[in-house]
Amino acid sequence: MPSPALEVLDLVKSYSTRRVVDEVSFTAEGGEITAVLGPNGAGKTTTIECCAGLRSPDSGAIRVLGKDRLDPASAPELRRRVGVMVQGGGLPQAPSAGAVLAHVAKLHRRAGAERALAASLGLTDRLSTAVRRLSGGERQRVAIGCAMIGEPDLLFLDEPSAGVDPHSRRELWQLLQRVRERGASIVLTTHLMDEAEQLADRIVVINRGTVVANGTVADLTGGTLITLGGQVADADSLARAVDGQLIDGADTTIEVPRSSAEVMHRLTSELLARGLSDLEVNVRPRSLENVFLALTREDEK
Ligand SMILES: Nc1ncnc2c1ncn2[C@@H]1O[C@H](COP(=O)(O)OP(=O)(O)OP(=O)(O)O)[C@@H](O)[C@H]1O
Repeated sequence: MPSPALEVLDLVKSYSTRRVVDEVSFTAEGGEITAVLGPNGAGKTTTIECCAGLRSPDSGAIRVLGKDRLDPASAPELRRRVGVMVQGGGLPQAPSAGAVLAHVAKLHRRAGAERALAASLGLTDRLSTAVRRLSGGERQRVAIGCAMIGEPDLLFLDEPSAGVDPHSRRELWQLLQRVRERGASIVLTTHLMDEAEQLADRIVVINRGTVVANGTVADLTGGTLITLGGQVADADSLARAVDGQLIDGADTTIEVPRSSAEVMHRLTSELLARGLSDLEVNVRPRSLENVFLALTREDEK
């Protein structure tokens, strides 16, 4: 088992008196893609920027590639081994995309590497265009290229898919999977549940500055949703009859750990006994989006 790429312990960060990261702890394993999810303002960027060395936390410990991030002596090695893409890209606007990539390649002693990388990012014919004239998605891909060009062992990407169209996003996912295949680790933030489901080995959900869930997609999404195609009187007792839980919402939806034949038999027996033989019964796995919405519901604030 490779050692962790990132270990965050009791991280705290406040802006003035407002604590926006409140004792966050999680681990990103080596060779894995870890997705950090959370609503707007949850504290994801602040957490990532502390881990990437762009912000100083108030307290807590951060180990990056086995090194103490907060020890200035770690900085030179981590600068070489860690790639960072900040939210929005953080690129200079006047130079061409090619000049920006070439400059960063030279800083990493990889002069010339920008051409192959630009091709894998679908940017070959945009290299002579000034960054400010690129489309939002193209700029985003240049920023990702800058973070990747040094072949880092750990890559922090803050919303890499923001503004990227669905075709380019799929190419980006393939590229990130190739980065993982060569043994590097990636920690990314995203608002796209399909991105997290497709890419991430592990998911950390942050809400209001604290970690509210942490695990693989399968760990988080275990469970089945049974939705009934109409209102049912005393739905609570129906849910209890199948050892399930009623989920709030417009539909009558019950969550059960497994939709085994036995559970389905109990459910349909109950419905038939209630004279609801015509009722439609829809069974589907719990999606990451279901889990995310339940974990970050406004009324729980
Ligand atoms: N430099 C700053 N000064 C003051 N407040 C800040 C600063 N940076 C962030 N904040 C506040 O801290 C909170 C957390 O912000 P952060 O950017 O970490 O959230 P986020 O989860 O990345 O959100 P989003 O998904 O919208 O990017 C927000 O309420 C934000 O307004």
